[in-house]
Amino acid sequence: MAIVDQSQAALRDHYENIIILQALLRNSTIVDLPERYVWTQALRHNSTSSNAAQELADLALPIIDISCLAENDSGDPAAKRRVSAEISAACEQWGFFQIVNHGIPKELMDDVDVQARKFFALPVEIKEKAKYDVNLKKDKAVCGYNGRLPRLSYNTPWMEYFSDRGEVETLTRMIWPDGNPTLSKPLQEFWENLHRLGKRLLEVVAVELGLEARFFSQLFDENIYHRSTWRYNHYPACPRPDLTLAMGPHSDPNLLTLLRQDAVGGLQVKRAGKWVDVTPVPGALIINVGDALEAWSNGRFKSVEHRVLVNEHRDRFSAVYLMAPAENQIVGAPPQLIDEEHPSLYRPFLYGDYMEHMMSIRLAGKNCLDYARRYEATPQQATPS
Ligand SMILES: O=C(O)CCC(=O)C(=O)O
Ligand SMILES: [Fe+2]
Repeated sequence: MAIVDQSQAALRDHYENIIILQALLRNSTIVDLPERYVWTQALRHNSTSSNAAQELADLALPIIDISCLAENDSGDPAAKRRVSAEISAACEQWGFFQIVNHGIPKELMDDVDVQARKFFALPVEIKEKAKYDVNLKKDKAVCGYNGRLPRLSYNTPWMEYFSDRGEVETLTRMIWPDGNPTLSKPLQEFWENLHRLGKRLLEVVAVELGLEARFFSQLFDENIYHRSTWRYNHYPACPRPDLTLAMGPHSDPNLLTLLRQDAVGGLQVKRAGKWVDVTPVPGALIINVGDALEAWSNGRFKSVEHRVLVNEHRDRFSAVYLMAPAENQIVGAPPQLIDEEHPSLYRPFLYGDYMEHMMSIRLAGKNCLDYARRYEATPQQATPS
């Protein structure tokens, strides 16, 4: 460790909040991060074992124009079939893709960006009024405002977030008892749009799998309880991007994830053992397959490991909607997807049990789905990677 000013060290220990840390680090000559933000060597982005993204710089995630799939659009059937097949191929080969012309108004997304930035710029003491007491609300363990993620991974990510499973207003009223519609309205509207779009995409992938169109989307109908979560993320600029990560390598446990990133970049997906940048595309949304969809599709669609790097000079913001079924929902490939050529890869499990398992092993690479893997079905996969 570098020689650290005693009073600043004491302050850091006291607050442990990412934003306070960022300010302290920016205004001092300290070059080391507090221990808890220093990631295990092998996970850092410049470690020799993982710094191979350059080799794949020419590879780019599929960018799919989905205008023909828009809600209430009669659309050209041939175009719809082509785009559906592109989505299906992207889910199989990448587990990740970007969509453009998805129908969510640009003005709404711009407003969300402005409001989320304004929220994160508030003093920590104000934001922390929207912090859930994790001891009291077990089911909301990772909801509310949080300046650090003590429960989700062993190394602490360089980020803060604002998240919940219900109305945005429930959270904003913890800070502004009379409400703050300038903030809550666009944020609410945005994730409701993502919810509708996600249902539409789930109908496309269900048909591509040869299932009834509403196989997945009905799990998210109105009045159906489900575990979907929205989250607004802020990854502050960091003086030591070589030591830490904004979010460590993980796959998403849920069914389908919809993500909006700003122009800064930093999200990477793992492909053939190498990290590939998810290059920001103006107005696009990033879609990725989660573990539950991989299991449900009997491994045809891939839930792929991804991570987020910090930027030395620029703060990054993202908004994510993680579509997840209810805890008591059984996740398991339907008989149509299992035959001699495609033996059952995962034993059926309750989504709630899977979440519990994920919380117990923490976000760590792509190992979570080993929980349900039948090794005997795939001799070539007998050794987890
Ligand atoms: O912020 C990002 O780009 C990715 C966030 C992410 O991977 C997640 O929330 O699961
Ligand atoms: Fe993720």
